[in-house]
Amino acid sequence: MDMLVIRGGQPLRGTVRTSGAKNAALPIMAACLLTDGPVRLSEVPKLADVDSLSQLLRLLGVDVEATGPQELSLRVIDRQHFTAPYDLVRKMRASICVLGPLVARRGRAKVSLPGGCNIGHRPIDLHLRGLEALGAQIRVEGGYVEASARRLRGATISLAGPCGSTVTGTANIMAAAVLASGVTTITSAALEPEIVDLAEFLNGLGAQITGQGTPEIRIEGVAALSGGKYSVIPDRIEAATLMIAAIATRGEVTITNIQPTHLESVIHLLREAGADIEIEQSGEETRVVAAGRRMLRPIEFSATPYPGVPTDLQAQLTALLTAAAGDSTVTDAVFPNRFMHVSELCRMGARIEHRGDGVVIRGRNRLSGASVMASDLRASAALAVAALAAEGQSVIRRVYHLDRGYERLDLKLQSLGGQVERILDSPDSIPGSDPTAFLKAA
Ligand SMILES: CC(=O)N[C@H]1[C@@H](OP(=O)(O)OP(=O)(O)OC[C@H]2O[C@@H](n3ccc(=O)[nH]c3=O)[C@H](O)[C@@H]2O)O[C@H](CO)[C@@H](O)[C@@H]1O
Ligand SMILES: C=C(OP(=O)(O)O)C(=O)O
Repeated sequence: MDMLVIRGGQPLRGTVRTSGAKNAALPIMAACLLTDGPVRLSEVPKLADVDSLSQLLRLLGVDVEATGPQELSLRVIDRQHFTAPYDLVRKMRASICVLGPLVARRGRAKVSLPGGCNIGHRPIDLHLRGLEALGAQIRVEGGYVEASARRLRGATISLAGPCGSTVTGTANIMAAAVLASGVTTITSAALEPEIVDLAEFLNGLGAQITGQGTPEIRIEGVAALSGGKYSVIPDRIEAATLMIAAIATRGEVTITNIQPTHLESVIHLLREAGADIEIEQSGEETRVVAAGRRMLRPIEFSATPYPGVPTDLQAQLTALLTAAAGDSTVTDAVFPNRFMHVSELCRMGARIEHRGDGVVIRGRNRLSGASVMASDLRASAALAVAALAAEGQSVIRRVYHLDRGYERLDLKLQSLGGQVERILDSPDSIPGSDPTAFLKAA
């Protein structure tokens, strides 16, 4: 198990390119089950989650091949299988996205209840209700969802949940409805750019989807989809994490392959806190320059569904605000208990208190390096941000969480001058932390 050793205090400087979006690439890969035609995807990030989903798709009869550094070619070669086993599905949430396409195309699916980040209660009731409305028979038994249908039929489906819509639920129902007979209308659909990307991808294969990016998506069912080519959108969460790291270290970083319109609420929030964010256009290329030139102002925010500040950035922003000139307040309306990073940030000297539904971050604090443990994907990114800004050395364990969703963040940070080293999880290999060093020195 790898770990990161980070020596903080070095302002990040330079230019870095964002990879393709994990949360767009994964449902798009799953949707390839809907067609027999070959699909070629570019800007697919190299991530543990992409590997896990590739393995799952292979089990389901898809030939998945890397055709370039960020390119995958996918083609269904065997349509007999319909089981997504626990061992693969437990590793990531997005594996539930095979459920809709399997029932729609193969008439049958048996999918283990999904895993993913441990960030609070993550039911899939809305996915199941949506598929039932499309005519699927559903039962949940022994930790598996079993679904069957001769042919799905269009329906009007509300995906309103207690905390807004559901992102992977919208992806699942939209993908399933593409091959249903008649028209499906999804109300209270998720607005996230990753949903728009999935819809654009499916339309490129011949689907008839309109309204993506609005709360009402209309899908006119078609008999079959073709193959095609598609390029995945840039990862807005990775881009913003890099911006936050630049600001936290009082550096200046230019980010390329970025879609600033996907980050409006975040850019607004960072500017409100006093960070300098410039959006530059040079010909076809958009670049964002993020810099931290002064002490940040404290702010108050709540993570909410798109176009709000994403819950997937809440932890990184919490880490950033430990250095603000006063107390900031943070709540998370999407996953109200997503604060596992707080106790680890406190090991680094952060003063964060749970209050009411959220946390209060006591500012004016220079963090100090410490040994910490990543509990989930974005918590590990928050710890990396904190370690880069802290005085001294930090060791972040369990970075396999980070590798699920960031394409070699350690190398990207190194390229910006960050003192980041990836080493194997052995106490002897941590510089300065060999527990027997005193014996060797004697
Ligand atoms: C692979 C992927 O794209 N993951 C993202 C996706 O997760 P994911 O799609 O799992 O998150 P959802 O949008 O489904 O969850 C949003 C809220 O709805 C609730 N809910 C969800 C489904 C359901 O059937 N019933 C229900 O009540 C959840 O408990 C949560 O409170 O969106 C989250 C919210 O932006 C992000 O943090 C994840 O990174
Ligand atoms: C929570 C996340 O991923 P997943 O939904 O796959 O757990 C995330 O990307 O921050």
